[in-house]
Amino acid sequence: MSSLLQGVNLYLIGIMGVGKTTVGRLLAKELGYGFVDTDDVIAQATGKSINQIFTDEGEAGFRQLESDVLSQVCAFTKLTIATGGGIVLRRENWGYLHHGLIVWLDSPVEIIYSRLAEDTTRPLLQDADPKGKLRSLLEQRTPLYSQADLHITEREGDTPENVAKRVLEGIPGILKKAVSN
Ligand SMILES: Nc1ncnc2c1ncn2[C@@H]1O[C@H](COP(=O)(O)OP(=O)(O)OP(=O)(O)O)[C@@H](O)[C@H]1O
Ligand SMILES: O=C(O)C1=C[C@@H](O)[C@@H](O)[C@H](O)C1
Ligand SMILES: [Mg+2]
Repeated sequence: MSSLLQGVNLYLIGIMGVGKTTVGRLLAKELGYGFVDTDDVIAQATGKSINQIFTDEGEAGFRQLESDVLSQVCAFTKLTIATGGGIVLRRENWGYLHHGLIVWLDSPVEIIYSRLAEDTTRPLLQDADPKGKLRSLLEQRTPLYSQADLHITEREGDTPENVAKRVLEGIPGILKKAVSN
């Protein structure tokens, strides 16, 4: 598979909690690729948590840092990149994402909510109605996530390993499409 990809980066997009970081690590290992998580790079570079950045600089400040990191990461090859859930919001980010193959990891809101119910690290979910917030974010972003090259929907009982396997199985099909376009 890695010879088929020829070093082209894989970008994982999707709503928070869908498994971009978890599945991204597995994919990198399987492909012999490096792994980058844009949220982690931002936290390391600023020395602050994502929550703290949202508090200090607002969502707009965070989005600028996110675009800066993405613009730098896309200069490298042989990477699997787990992005933040909102990376799709800025038009300029799509220019960077399209340097590689874009995979949308998708999952029902109920599953995501059950995973993140106790989580306090996602500032956008610190809401009186976190499930409603997730639903509205997903509704608002679905037209954007849909621009990915590959759409993988988590099935009942799918482990992160299963999801990674289905991503790998989907890659030859999208490479073929890219060549014939
Ligand atoms: N297929 C899965 N089955 C069970 N648990 C999962 C699965 N995928 C991810 N998880 C768990 O869900 C939680 C959220 O996953 P993860 O942090 O990878 O999501 P994310 O998409 O990177 O979120 P964010 O956009 O906020 O960074 C983690 O605790 C992870 O272990
Ligand atoms: O969906 C979002 O907008 C976010 C998702 C996380 O990955 C972080 O990037 C941050 O919490 C914002
Ligand atoms: Mg993540």
